Amino acid sequence: MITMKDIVREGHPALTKVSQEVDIPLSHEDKALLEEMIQFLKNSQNEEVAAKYNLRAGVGIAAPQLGINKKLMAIHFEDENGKLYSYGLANPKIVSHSVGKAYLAGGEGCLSVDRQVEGYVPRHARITLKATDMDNNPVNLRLKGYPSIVFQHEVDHLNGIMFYDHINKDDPFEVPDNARPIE
Ligand SMILES: Cc1nc(NNC(=O)[C@H](CC2CCCC2)CN(O)CO)c(F)c(N2CCN3CCOC[C@@H]3C2)n1
Ligand code: NI
Repeated sequence: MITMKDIVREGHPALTKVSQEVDIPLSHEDKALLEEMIQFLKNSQNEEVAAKYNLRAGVGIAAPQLGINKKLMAIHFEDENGKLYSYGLANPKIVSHSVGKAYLAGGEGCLSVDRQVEGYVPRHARITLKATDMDNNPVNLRLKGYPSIVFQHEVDHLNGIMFYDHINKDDPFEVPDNARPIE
């Protein structure tokens, strides 16, 4: 099972590399990795398991965080309406996005960053994302709000971008015009 010791931390070169696309259909190895990544997220959201294995809670994880520079990412969370987002995705691509921006009012963190980094992380408010899922089916997702932010955080990892790269250095809490806070 994946635990925190498997997650590389900032300074590790895998986190700032652009990862490679994977072959479709997925190899058994890549599919198994996506399954393990989803299981990690479920474990991290389960109080008993997270306490037992000392897991930090996560709603998404990307393969570079495991030192693997492949375009593989996993997402597992329920939105405020209880809609479940649970995906193991290969070769995700943001094919279109809104002009408008959005940001998490509480800022962002990262399982690969062992420190608090203050500030708003401006992202696209709405995205259309294309990818291939674990069963080799094409996925076409239109996302807004909290889900849109989570998916963008993970896609960034596949391009070697960390959340703090988006924070305004001079004024971390500067709100870009036409940006909307997500509580
Ligand atoms: C927002 C949030 N970020 C948590 N952690 N950080 C992460 O997931 C990083 C990715 C997120 C950081 C900002 C956007 C994406 C991991 N990353 O670095 C991957 O690249 C959470 F854990 C969390 N939730 C809310 C839902 N809750 C359900 C019940 O279980 C606890 C869980 C806690 N919300
Ligand atoms: Ni992260």
